[in-house]
Amino acid sequence: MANWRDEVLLEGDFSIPPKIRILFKVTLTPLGIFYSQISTISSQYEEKFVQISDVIGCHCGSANVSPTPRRSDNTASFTVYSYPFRKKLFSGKKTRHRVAVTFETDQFATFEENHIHVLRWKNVINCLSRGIHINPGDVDSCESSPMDRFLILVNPHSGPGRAMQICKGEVEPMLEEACIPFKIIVTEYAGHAHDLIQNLELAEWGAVVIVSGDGLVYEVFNGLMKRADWTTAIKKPVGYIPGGSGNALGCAINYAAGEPVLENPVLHSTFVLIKHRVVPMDLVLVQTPSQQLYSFLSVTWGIVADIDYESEKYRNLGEARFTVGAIKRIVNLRSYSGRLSFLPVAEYVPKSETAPRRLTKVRRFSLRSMSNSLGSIDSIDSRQSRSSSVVLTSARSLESSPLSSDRVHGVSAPGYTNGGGDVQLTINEQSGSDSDTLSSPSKPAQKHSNSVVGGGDGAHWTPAVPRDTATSSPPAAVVDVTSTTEINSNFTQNARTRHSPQSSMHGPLVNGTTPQGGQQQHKTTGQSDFEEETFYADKKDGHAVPTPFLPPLDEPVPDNWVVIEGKFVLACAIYQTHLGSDMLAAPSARLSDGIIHLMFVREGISRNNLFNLFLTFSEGTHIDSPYVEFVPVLAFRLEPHHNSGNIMIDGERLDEVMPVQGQVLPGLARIMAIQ
Ligand SMILES: Nc1ncnc2c1ncn2[C@@H]1O[C@H](COP(=O)(O)OP(=O)(O)OP(=O)(O)O)[C@@H](O)[C@H]1O
Repeated sequence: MANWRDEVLLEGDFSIPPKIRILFKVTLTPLGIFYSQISTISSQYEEKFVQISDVIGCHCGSANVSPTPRRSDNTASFTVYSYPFRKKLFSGKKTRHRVAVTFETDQFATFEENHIHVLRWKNVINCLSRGIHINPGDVDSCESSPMDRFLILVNPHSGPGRAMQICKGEVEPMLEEACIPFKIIVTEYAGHAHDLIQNLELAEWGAVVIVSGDGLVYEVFNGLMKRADWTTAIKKPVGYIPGGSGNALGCAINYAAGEPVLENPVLHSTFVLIKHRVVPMDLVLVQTPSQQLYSFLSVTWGIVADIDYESEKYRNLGEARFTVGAIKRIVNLRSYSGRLSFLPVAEYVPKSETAPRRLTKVRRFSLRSMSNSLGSIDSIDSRQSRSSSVVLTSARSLESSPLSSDRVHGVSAPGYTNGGGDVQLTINEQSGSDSDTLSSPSKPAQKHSNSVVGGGDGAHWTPAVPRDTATSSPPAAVVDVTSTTEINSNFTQNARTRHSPQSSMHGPLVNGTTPQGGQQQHKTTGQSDFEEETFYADKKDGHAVPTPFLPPLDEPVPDNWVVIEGKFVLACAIYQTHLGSDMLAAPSARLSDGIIHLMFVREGISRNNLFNLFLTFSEGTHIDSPYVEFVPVLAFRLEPHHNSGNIMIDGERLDEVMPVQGQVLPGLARIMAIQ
């Protein structure tokens, strides 16, 4: 029997074809549909259960299109479509499979009366399956409103060329079961989705859904960001069904939802698409000397980029192309010299350093709309000649480090070990807001942490500004609490209040202007073991996206960045968990953690160790390897010394190897996902 602690919404007797002479007692609660055969003798029948969280939709049968056989001509029916997990017989792996159960009744004299009866069930089930809470008193008034139309973009040439087949054969039938209207547009040329999105009447569509590889996702996000109304356009929910060869975003979405990544990815992605919530997702603004673009996945250099690009010719192998490419590249192992610079979230602890460190600093970045901004920001902004404003809040926490996992809005995220010590970084997620935050304790603050680590190796790339000039340049958007006096000349009236006595957790504000024209607001508090710095930037339609962390590419990075000079086997800036279905590259990444997960391997790893490292990518245990450095950062810069190899942005190759830098835009985009 149903758990009577659940609210009973509807109850009735139905038959379940093909056993049309047997009656079942059916009970609907917010949890699901419980049904068991009505016993005419004393024997007990097993109760069956359709869980609402597995249900994607419910349809009523019409008079002519009811299942056969039917109990009578007056019979009306409803069919529930659900996708529960089932263990595979041999592998034991759990995957979803389709179950359609039809309930029919002829308890009333006419078909019309029976139809009205089943319509009630259909409406309540559809509302529940869409996450709408229904009280017993609402059952009669409950009506499932029509869903907004999805615009589905299909790239017929992605991956092995099966995207259209996938869309027609697997996605369409499930959308129809879920009563979701849609229109399919097949892209006709590279760049078509980008052009289309730039001019699309977005209000006509509930969501833009991509059936393709990661290339079309890149086109859609960049198309949205090129619009004059980009702050609203980028909030259009974007859904994704894997149709290419990489499909990293699909893996990340399914992984975040707790759905299988490898098994039947199209079915699981379509299930997530239908049951989705609109979830914020980080983008990264990437700059090269000639362009600025928006990346949702990664910037890769070294062996990971080489494999991605060089395995293009095996694209008809699907995802297996990466395995073939990896073996080839490991045999012909190359390393690349260059300079990797980054603004770490916490203080950078090199992997070679094994001694534990105390954590003292956390940097966070938050983007918000002007309408959500504090009043003070408007006044700050009015003093600015630039379109973007940046506000820094630095608050000392009373907690002592290291921190364990934290919870914000009921979402917990795993800890994160930075370097060789016992340093824990905790990621907080704030779904649905414009601002996404993270926090991490770090080692004691260094006033000038811009350190060149490792030795030069005969660099051929000549930066516009020599290194020694770079190290003496002032900090940009991030200012250590201890070093604020360095930029006092830029401070406004409020700055002078920062030495006021403090009696509460949040101290006085210190507002300032960064060398890039952004602004800083500085809060300090009493005694603590670590401090938090939060940077706010405001986004405005018709204005450029704020880039408070990025100095011009031909200028040195600020003093509080870390600079590593040397030879690398790989360097990847990653913002999603996966770079491919068998590459759990950044296991601790979250869709909107506000972090760029910077991974690099320096020269010196043997082919054997590198091969073993690649084997551990699928489980994400490579992060424990002594060869892999993993650093959470807010911004990075990559300056290759030679023009050889490849730089890939979201799986697309840059025309040539050149300096690249990027900054996280926390939670800027909206993705259809389940968290
Ligand atoms: N009709 C088309 N003809 C040719 N190219 C297209 C067409 N539509 C889209 N493209 C381009 O195809 C490129 C590759 O597409 P996509 O990324 O979807 O597939 P993939 O490369 O197989 O997948 P992945 O990026 O996951 O490896 C994209 O850069 C996209 O711009």
